[in-house]
Amino acid sequence: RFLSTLHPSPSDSMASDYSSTPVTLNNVNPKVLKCEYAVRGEIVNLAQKLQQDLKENPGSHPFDEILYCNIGNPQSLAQQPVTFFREVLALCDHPLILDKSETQGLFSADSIERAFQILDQIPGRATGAYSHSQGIKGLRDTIASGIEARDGFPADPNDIFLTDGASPAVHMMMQLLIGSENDGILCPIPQYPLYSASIALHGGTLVPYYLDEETGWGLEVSELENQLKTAKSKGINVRALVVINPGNPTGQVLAEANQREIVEFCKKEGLVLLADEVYQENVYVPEKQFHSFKKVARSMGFGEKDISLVSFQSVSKGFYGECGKRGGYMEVTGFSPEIREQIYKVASVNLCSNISGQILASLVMSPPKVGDESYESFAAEKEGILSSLARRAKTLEDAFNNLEGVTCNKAEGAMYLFPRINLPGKAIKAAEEAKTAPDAFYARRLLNATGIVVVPGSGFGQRPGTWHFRCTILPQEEKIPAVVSRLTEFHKQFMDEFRG
Ligand SMILES: Cc1ncc(COP(=O)(O)O)c(CN[C@@H]2CONC2=O)c1O
Repeated sequence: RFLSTLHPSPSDSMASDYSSTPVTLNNVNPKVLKCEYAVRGEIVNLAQKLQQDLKENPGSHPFDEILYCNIGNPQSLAQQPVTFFREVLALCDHPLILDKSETQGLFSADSIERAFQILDQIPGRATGAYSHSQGIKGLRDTIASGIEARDGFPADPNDIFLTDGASPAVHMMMQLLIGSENDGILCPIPQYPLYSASIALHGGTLVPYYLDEETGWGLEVSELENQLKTAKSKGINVRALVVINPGNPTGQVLAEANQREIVEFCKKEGLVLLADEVYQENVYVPEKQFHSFKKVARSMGFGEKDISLVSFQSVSKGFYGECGKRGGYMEVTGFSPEIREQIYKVASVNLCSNISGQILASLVMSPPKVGDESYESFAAEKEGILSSLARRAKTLEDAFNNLEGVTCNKAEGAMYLFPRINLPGKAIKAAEEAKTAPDAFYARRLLNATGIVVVPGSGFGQRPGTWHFRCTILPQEEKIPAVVSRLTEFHKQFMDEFRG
């Protein structure tokens, strides 16, 4: 019923127009039906409808704009791209600019130099041509050097697969690892629903391990062991462990000692470690630092033959937020040559990732250095964005913790807060009557009252009986006070309505 108000089903006469179409809900791939991705789910669909209402009928809702706090999409909320990155991209995409005399006055010397260097790595300087299926070798050389500089351990360019964002890299690994529903993937709960969606699409089994909200979303190895044992007792062959660090939606940054335990666990149990590190530049608390799992494993003396590790990186996050450019990579280590061939074969089916995304991934991993003309301005842009994100995270964390019945762990990193809301029984009952999950009921009421779009915790998974929602820390800093006041006022009214 609810969905029908969103997508008015064709009128009866129109409905029959589809009855003879070859694809129906009865014969479409059931794995597609099982797949869900709440980050762009029903609440967002409703928000888009309300946005259209506001456009067609200004004043038709008790707010004048929709605030999309559902997706980690910084530049959709006015975050500016990094100047150096865009200068290099522009010059690479239209090399003729490099030959013009006025270019020297419009672009920094190091952007021009970097563009020449990149173009010399592309056969025929043709950014419009297909590249090697793992990506342009020269760019992979640059990325490998960047990984080495970050970790202090060698990285092989031939281990790097440049992809259209981290998402397709995750799908590729699920495609490689999942042969049937007997193949299980250990995933954190709450998790970023790319993982549950990809496992569903590939017909595998998600094996949950619960992060501990009481200890700041701690990842206990005992929980991993228990869940692995339970899965095995059900005949599930667990293939891999997904770790998202810094965490989405939970925002925790793992302690290095905890990471060592996780590496030991994967080695002992023969699991592929899928390390999602797309928020590696998003750490906001001084007591935590990002350590790649590659660095942790190598520092433990574990090399190629000891652990199979896939590290995912993206240009969508950090301080760059270039989501739409679709850039990223996976660094694949610890697989035999014949398996590497299979991974390459899967990558080759898609020919190659887009070249702008490839260039951007190399810039992210090899930014301006001290002494480069762009370094000062680059460092200022980076610091400005990251310090603002840290302030916004703290402001929203405090605001959530000031709400009746709400507790919210600190966002140590990433781009989200995941507050827990203890909903009164009357609200739970009202949600049941509305045939919706309690947290989705709250999120929908919030949207209708304030225009603020959050994602119900149900979309990420949560311990049974607990309710959460995910809110990004991305609205422009000057809008945060309005977000807090609208949210606070709504929450008080909601609790007054359903308290007791
Ligand atoms: C943990 C994690 N991994 C991978 C991705 C995919 O990134 P690409 O853009 O490189 O494919 C995201 C995107 N974050 C989603 C998108 O916005 N909000 C989110 O939760 C993510 O949060």
